[in-house]
Amino acid sequence: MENQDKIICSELFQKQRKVEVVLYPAVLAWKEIEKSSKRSSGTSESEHVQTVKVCEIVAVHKTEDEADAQLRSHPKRINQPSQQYPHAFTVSYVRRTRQHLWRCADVTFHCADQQICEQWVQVINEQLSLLTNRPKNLLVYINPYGGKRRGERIYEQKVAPVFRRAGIFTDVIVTERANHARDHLKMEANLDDYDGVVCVGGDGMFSEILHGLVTRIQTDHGVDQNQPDAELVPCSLRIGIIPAGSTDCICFATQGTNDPVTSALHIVVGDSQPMDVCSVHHNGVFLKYSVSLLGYGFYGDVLTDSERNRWLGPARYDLSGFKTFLSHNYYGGTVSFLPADDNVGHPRDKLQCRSGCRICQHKHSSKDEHDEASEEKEKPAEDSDRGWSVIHGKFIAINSASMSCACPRSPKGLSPSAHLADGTTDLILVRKCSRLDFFRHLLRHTNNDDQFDHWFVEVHRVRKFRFQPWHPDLAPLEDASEHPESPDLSPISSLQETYDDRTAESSWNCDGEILHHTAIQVSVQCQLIRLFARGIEEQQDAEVAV
Ligand SMILES: Nc1ncnc2c1ncn2[C@@H]1O[C@H](COP(=O)(O)OP(=O)(O)OP(=O)(O)O)[C@@H](O)[C@H]1O
Ligand SMILES: CCCCCCCCCCCCC/C=C/[C@@H](O)[C@H](CO)NC(C)=O
Ligand SMILES: [Ca+2]
Repeated sequence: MENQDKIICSELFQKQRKVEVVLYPAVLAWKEIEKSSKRSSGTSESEHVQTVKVCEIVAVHKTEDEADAQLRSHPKRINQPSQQYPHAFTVSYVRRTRQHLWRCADVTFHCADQQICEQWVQVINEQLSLLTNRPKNLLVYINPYGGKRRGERIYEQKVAPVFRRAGIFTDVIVTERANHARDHLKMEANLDDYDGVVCVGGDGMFSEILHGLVTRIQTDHGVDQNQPDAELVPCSLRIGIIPAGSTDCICFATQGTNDPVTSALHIVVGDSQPMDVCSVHHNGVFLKYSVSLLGYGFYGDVLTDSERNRWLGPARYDLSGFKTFLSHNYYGGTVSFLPADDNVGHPRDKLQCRSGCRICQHKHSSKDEHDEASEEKEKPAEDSDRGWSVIHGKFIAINSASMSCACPRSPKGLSPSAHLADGTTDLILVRKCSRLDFFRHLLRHTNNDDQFDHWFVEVHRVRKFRFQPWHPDLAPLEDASEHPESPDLSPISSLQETYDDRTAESSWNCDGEILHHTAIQVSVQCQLIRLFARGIEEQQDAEVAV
């Protein structure tokens, strides 16, 4: 960067070393100025330049208290360099550590002149005020009962201090019952007072916030959510997720970690990540929205069983997962789907959705394609099925993953290449197979092997799908799609005794909530909401060249 880019430049002290500090429009940089006996000028510049992007500065504060305190406690040290520079200011900024973790780091600069110190604080604050994407007022909902019941503590100890440092004002509501946050957002909250809503809890709590906010916006705009083809109005308020639940899949899949401080910092810097939302209907009646997993069969049964053991906290999913695996149930039904266009890739293409994802950006700019497609609803009934594929079968699991669904249990997720904001969901059909085969499939969620590379698994990227469980009287006697060479190798007859595959129905797990209908119609609403996130960063950002 050239001299003319400099907003302010001073020689200051940092940790007993003399440094040249420069503020450029987008970067704060400092480098040590070493004393050199060889040079007549007495100084030389070391090559090592440290930089912080202005957009990753959390705050700047005058630190006169610290300097004064040092002087008061050690008056004899007046000749030490730092005491010749009694005025100081501290810049708090985002520091990346391992595995997508962000931390708030501080660097303090000392100077001799009070005016210079104040000038630095002022110009940095002026630069920060140009960052208009940063929230100033947030509405925070805390679920005190999510996960290990640490929501309030996590917020007070790890998040509130970061918000305070960044000068963010908050209104905090600790929920008193399930759906408290949803109802407050739907009917009471004055949304004009806020730049965003923060959810402290797990995926279920996020689901409450999502429903409260999306429903409120549709009501305010007179949109009827019961119409499956209604064009929903996107939410202008962003949602921040402070993970304090059991799975925290939505947080993990959008920032690469489920760490409260990292989430707080993504909120402070004003990140924005658009996200798809699936709307779920039953016979023209709106049921729910989903952003992560809609799972019938295995994940529906795991959730149903785990709800009975909520007191176990996150461990309830392990117990129920094990029991459900042993039960080895499968369910008959018909799945119909409308495949996505080719330009959004394929679930097995290994093009993972990352920060600034091209596929998600492309989709955003090609809204016209959707408008054309939505004209389908004008066509006669028989034409409305054009382009749809239909699959009948017995399934151990039917999963629709609108994002990767990565979480600590499965770091690559249910569909590793699913995209956050491409207007599609990955429909994964796991057909009836042996228990051993299903175990192999599950195991691949935890390692690098391809979980779709099995004869009994198929995966489609779709814009819409429907599911109809088989009516007991109409169910075919045998499923022609079953693999003849792979009989169940390890039947556990005692667990199967009461199981009748002609009448059995599972339930849908909708982002951790149970749906009360099994026949559903699902439609992806492209980029309906935005999070305070940026997607998973590819790698640590290289230092900015100055
Ligand atoms: N004050 C409250 N009392 C009881 N239940 C609540 C309260 N506030 C919210 N809930 C409900 O608690 C349920 C679970 O919350 P949450 O998602 O935070 O944790 P979790 O289920 O442990 O985590 P995950 O969803 O990530 O598996 C949600 O469905 C939410 O509606
Ligand atoms: C033999 C080892 C098998 C391990 C199998 C691990 C597979 C884990 C996949 C987890 C995907 C979770 C998707 C997210 C679902 C959430 O919406 C929901 C609510 O938090 N959580 C669950 C567990 O249903
Ligand atoms: Ca998607």
